[in-house]
Amino acid sequence: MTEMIPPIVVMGVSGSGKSTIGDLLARRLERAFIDGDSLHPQSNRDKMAAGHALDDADRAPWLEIIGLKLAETNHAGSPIVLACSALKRSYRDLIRAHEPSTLFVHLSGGKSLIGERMSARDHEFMPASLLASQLATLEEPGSDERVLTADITQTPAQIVDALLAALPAPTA
Ligand SMILES: Nc1ncnc2c1ncn2[C@@H]1O[C@H](COP(=O)(O)OP(=O)(O)O)[C@@H](O)[C@H]1O
Ligand SMILES: O=C(O)[C@H](O)[C@@H](O)[C@H](O)[C@H](O)COP(=O)(O)O
Repeated sequence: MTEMIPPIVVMGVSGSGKSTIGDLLARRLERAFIDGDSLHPQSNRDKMAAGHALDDADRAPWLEIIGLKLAETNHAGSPIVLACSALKRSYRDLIRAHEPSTLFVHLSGGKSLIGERMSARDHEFMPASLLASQLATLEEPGSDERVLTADITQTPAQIVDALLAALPAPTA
């Protein structure tokens, strides 16, 4: 049986580059890309737009949809790349409960660089003021998790080249 590169979740705080890197990585892998932002219920979008951080209860149904998407596409033989903040280990556990093979790519960087990038972009609902709570909520993936870490000071092309070199090679 052919072993494929697993489903990939590009994770990290808001502004770390999930949409940018996820889209580029998916194109290089010739896979579909889904931005988890598009799966938030309207109530979550409204809450963030009003400057309030989401809590566990707000995120639970969203993570459920994300886990199901990863599992369903993988079982259909078309694993995807998906962008999702996945800030806490319990959130990643919930995703893994649906799709245990999920590989996380953590976009890691400092507050000032991410803050600058957030301030320079337009976002449908996410204000830069929520960066502090995103960083406070982040639980960095442990060495026991299936994860690759990327340094966001590099260009998107450099990041994706390094990720492609580090991905498990498909076997026949
Ligand atoms: N590695 C990078 N180098 C320079 N700019 C980047 C990089 N990654 C993302 N950006 C820019 O930073 C901003 C935030 O990136 P985005 O992909 O929207 O992050 P997220 O989806 O995690 O919120 C965007 O304007 C994007 O173009
Ligand atoms: O769990 C959360 O608090 C949100 O998912 C958050 O982490 C996410 O960042 C927003 O959806 C904004 O979207 P961007 O990550 O694209 O800024």
